[in-house]
Amino acid sequence: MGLVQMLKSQFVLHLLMVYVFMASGVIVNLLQLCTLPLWLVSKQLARKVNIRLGYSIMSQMVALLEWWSATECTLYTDPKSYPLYGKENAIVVLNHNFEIDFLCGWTFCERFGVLGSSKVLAKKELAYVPVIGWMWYFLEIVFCKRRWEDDRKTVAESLQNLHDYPENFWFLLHCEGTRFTPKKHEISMQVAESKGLPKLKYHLLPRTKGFWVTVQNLRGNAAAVYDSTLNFRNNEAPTLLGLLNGKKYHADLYVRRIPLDTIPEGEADCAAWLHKLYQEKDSFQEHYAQTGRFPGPIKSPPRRPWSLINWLCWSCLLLFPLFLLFARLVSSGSTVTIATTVAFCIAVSVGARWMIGQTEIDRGSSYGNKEVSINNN
Ligand SMILES: CC/C=C\C/C=C\C/C=C\C/C=C\C/C=C\C/C=C\CCC(=O)SCCNC(=O)CCNC(=O)[C@H](O)C(C)(C)COP(=O)(O)OP(=O)(O)OC[C@H]1O[C@@H](n2cnc3c(N)ncnc32)[C@H](O)[C@@H]1OP(=O)(O)O
Ligand SMILES: CCCCCCCC/C=C\CCCCCCCC(=O)OC[C@@H](O)COP(=O)(O)O
Repeated sequence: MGLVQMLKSQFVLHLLMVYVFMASGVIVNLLQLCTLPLWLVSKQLARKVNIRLGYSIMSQMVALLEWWSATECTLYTDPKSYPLYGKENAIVVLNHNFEIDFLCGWTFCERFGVLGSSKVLAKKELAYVPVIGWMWYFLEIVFCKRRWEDDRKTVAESLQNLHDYPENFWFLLHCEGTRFTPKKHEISMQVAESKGLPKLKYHLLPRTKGFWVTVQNLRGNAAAVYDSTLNFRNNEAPTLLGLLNGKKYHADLYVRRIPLDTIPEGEADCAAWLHKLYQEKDSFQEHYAQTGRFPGPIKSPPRRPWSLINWLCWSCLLLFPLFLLFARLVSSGSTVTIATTVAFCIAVSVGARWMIGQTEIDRGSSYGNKEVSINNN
């Protein structure tokens, strides 16, 4: 292990990084709260301010991936579609197998200049995650309870609100609805069988209702669906803790641009279209497993310096007073103050560990894990 790698694996450095992320995150959340009156005066200005504030949080995690761990992200895509990325609104359909797939998504958003405005159909539980979930509230993220009876109206309404959104956005949909586990896969393939659908090897059976409602409500607003398939070299299972320890991964993303007006309007036809898409995605993953690459040419956008600059600015701003405080604390010699500070540090690390836990598949939800009564009618 080299010296730099050894440094990157030091817990005390992780603690400092977590401190910068959490402290800057709370400051940004408070600034976002201050924009509430602005929504009444100028909704578009409030949105633009929040896009930049959100960028300031999300890009720190992107910097962790791009600059701290130096993870490489390769894009396989058609060179004719490439110039449109970041220049139009799009619905992104992505497989959900990896603990850091959200972060790879953010990285591509950053490289195409749409990070602050990126959107997702996210499970409601994520709205309560400190910093990220609170930030999402101001970025008009669409939340769902994963109960169609409850979601059909709220999701459609939230999507309609995006019609006058002032900047280009990508709306991410993990149609599988939950992350891949062998048990969830087995159960969803029983559902596939009962519906007479071909089995998938690398994906769960997609839930089609969210996709249909998204396409219907973003017609005339989004130009295309970006069918995106992600995998990692050498069968790696990347983790957020791995990134924090400075581990370098290599992500490969295959993106096909599909014009939105080619997608069927009716619910049943749209669902059949999505099932076919997932069969194709499965064949791309098979190709990857066999050859170690996706089909088509590589056209990768380079990483940009902004995420690193933002991260360094926050670090300078927040670490300097921390060190001053620390020096005063040690010189004061007060046991009570020192004990309070230590307790505070422990609380922050426990909180951060809980947040990191939200990304871990082993701690994932039981959604899609329960045997379903299969009705063939
Ligand atoms: C150039 C570069 C391009 C790309 C770069 C890549 C990405 C960048 C883009 C943007 C980045 C932005 C943000 C990223 C940041 C963070 C994101 C992180 C995570 C958040 C993600 C999540 O939270 S995923 C979970 C929430 N989302 C979803 O669930 C979406 C999918 N789900 C749906 O659409 C659902 O339909 C629903 C949620 C709307 C409703 O849920 P419900 O459970 O009620 O579903 P259904 O009604 O659909 O289910 C019943 C039907 O399903 C059948 N069934 C039953 N059991 C199963 C089973 N085990 N598997 C499959 N199907 C099952 C059942 O038979 C019913 O069938 P019907 O025929 O009646 O439909
Ligand atoms: C710059 C240094 C920063 C270090 C500190 C990092 C601390 C922040 C840690 C985590 C931020 C939380 C991000 C949450 C995003 C999780 C997205 C996700 O993948 O959700 C899972 C959901 O789709 C499906 O859930 P289930 O599979 O059904 O369960």
